[in-house]
Amino acid sequence: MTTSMPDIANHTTAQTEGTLDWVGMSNIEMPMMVASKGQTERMVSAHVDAFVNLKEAKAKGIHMSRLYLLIDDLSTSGVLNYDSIVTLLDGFISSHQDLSDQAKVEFNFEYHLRRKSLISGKEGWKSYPVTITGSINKGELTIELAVDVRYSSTCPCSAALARQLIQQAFNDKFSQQSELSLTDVHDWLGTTDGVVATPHSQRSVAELKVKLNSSVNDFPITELVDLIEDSLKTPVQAAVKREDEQEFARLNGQNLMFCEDAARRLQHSMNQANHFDDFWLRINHLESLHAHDAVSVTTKGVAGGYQP
Ligand SMILES: Nc1nc2c(ncn2[C@@H]2O[C@H](COP(=O)(O)OP(=O)(O)OP(=O)(O)O)[C@@H](O)[C@H]2O)c(=O)[nH]1
Repeated sequence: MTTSMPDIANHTTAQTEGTLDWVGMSNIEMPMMVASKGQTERMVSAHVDAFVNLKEAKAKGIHMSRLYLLIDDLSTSGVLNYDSIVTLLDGFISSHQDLSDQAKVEFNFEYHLRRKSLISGKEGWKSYPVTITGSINKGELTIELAVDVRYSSTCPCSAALARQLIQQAFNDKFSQQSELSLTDVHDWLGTTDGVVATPHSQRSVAELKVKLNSSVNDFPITELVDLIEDSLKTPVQAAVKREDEQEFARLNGQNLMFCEDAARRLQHSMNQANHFDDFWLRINHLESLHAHDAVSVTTKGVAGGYQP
């Protein structure tokens, strides 16, 4: 004879009645096969959040195991893409008939891409934090893709101030000489006295989020990474030989930017691309001059869309 187990969620009522906006699980660790446009399907180690609302004020609680098992099924037998997220969200709601009519899910993982060195022809792995979210909220489906890209930014103000010091040092060194020797100047420029000051630069992070639609089933992760790196020009590097480091120094010098410059560059590229229903971006310059960060935020500006 089997003993039936108590089923609190089904057979008891709430101690205190009330509806809840979101109930679920956070930080579920699961491998996921990810479909990313232009890449072979790849297993990632994901952290998943899964939620439904609780619209029945008297119900004790939701059925967490049902959400978990639906995600587990996707992990073991499915592929994470636009359609499978829609199916998952539908499953969250249909498994909670009478309890829920809203659902959301979030997948966080690191996605690795091979990136080429600037000059040397080498290549190496770079890891990009990716967040994919899906929700059905008041009947409206939203699927979003967000990616962070790290890059280097050199301060244009600091560069101008450094140039002024270099000019002053040049005057101090050569203004008394009646004739200037090209070789002397060339050699002097190659010393630390010749470049008496260097502008500060910083590790920076561009966060970009886009709203997807059903025309794109595989996530455009590589496209977004390429777009950000091509716009900003100074992404952090993987494999670096000296010739790559020198080119990185040149690119930094030729792409001086405040956080406003970086945001406008990316905004411009996203407006040119123009095939995302909406975008939101935040630029973070993790200042080396200050202990705080310089930040700028903007969106596509769609009515009723992302708010800054
Ligand atoms: N709702 C809810 N469940 C919780 C919580 N913390 C742990 N659980 C447990 O999650 C487990 C799964 O709940 P259910 O999905 O209702 O499990 P079940 O009754 O075996 O599954 P069904 O037969 O599909 O309803 C239960 O053992 C709960 O005790 C919580 O804060 N809220």
